[in-house]
Amino acid sequence: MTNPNVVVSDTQSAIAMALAVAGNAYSPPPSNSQPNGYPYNLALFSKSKFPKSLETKNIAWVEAMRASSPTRNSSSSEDTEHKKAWIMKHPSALGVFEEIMSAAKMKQVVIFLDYDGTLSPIVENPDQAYMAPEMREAVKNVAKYFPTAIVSGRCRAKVYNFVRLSELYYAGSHGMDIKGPSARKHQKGNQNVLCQPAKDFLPTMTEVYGILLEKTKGIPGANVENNKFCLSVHFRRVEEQSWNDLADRVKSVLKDYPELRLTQGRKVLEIRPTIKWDKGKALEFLLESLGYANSKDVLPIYIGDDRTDEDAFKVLRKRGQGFGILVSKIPKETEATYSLQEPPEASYAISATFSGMETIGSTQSLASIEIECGKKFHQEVFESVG
Ligand SMILES: O=P(O)(O)OC[C@H]1O[C@H](O[C@H]2O[C@H](CO)[C@@H](O)[C@H](O)[C@H]2O)[C@H](O)[C@@H](O)[C@@H]1O
Repeated sequence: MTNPNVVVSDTQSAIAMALAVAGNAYSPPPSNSQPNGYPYNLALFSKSKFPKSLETKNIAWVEAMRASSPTRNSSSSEDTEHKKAWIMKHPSALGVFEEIMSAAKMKQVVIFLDYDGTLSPIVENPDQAYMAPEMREAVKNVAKYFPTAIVSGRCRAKVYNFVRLSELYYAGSHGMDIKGPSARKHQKGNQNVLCQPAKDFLPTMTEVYGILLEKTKGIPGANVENNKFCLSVHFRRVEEQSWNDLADRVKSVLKDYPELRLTQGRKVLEIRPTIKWDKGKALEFLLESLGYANSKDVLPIYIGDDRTDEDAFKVLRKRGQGFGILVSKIPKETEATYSLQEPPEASYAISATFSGMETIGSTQSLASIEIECGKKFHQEVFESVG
């Protein structure tokens, strides 16, 4: 279904164009936001504020849908050269591992991991995106040393069911549902919830989920996933000739919900609240919760594969701290510093970080003290919350 000859730079502009017409260009007035971008008052939105540009040509949408998860490399010499140049700009994290480890000395490393396409391979059925046992082991080990967070578009409960490590932080719904580790403390109910900036949107999301199920049921292969604060309409298994129709149906639903916006992931249309909150904000929130808001002694490492991870890469660039690592087999426009080709490489890199730290810990006494302090601090912060 995917056109293997699609040119990457065209792909990126198609996505950018489609996102622009879809409402990404629309942001609520900053004066209405609460501190930290916390929930907007739903009453502030009216139909008249809905971007007219949403009616813009569907061609851009279908192009973007086609390009949203290109899987094959072209072997033309031009593309090979392009790939070489891209790798020079975003070297493999495995190739520069020593550099990363040396930057980590005397710093508190904090690990952020996307789920789909990073910890698990991209598969046809979203319910079967399992993590390899080696990956789980690698994540479990790295979390013994460093605060480790999973930052995913999926709802928190679902991503937790795949990962099943209670010692981690989880930021589900693209960072709109953050919770600290439950392993260290027994708590009832949802006392542990640290941050749900889109909480007020929950009834709307539930309502729209029902409408989308109804609207898309005539399209074979379409699958609507309820990710709590975000709804995912998958088209990986929809015939390409029906993509236009699917996009139209989704957009027609959104016309009645100006407080929601439409974005795209890998063969998925995503509907989410129009609040200024994304994976980058989630990263900042977690660093702040850990006591590293303005610290020079922290080294965040974020590994992700998707457009939504770019928000986190951007935050790291802006902070001038840590490393963004993009998991991708093909060159993509990215704010990440380094790259990895696919999830098994990410697993290897995570294991190497953990082993590297064991070595640093045994040879650099100050570094190991620093790591211990960080570990203790991150336990204390989350034990004191709730
Ligand atoms: O932020 P992430 O953890 O990467 O989640 C993004 C979306 O991932 C899932 O969809 C993607 O992976 C599926 C399984 O491999 C694949 O079938 C689908 O085409 C991809 O878009 C998940 O199902 C979505 O809800 C997430 O938003």
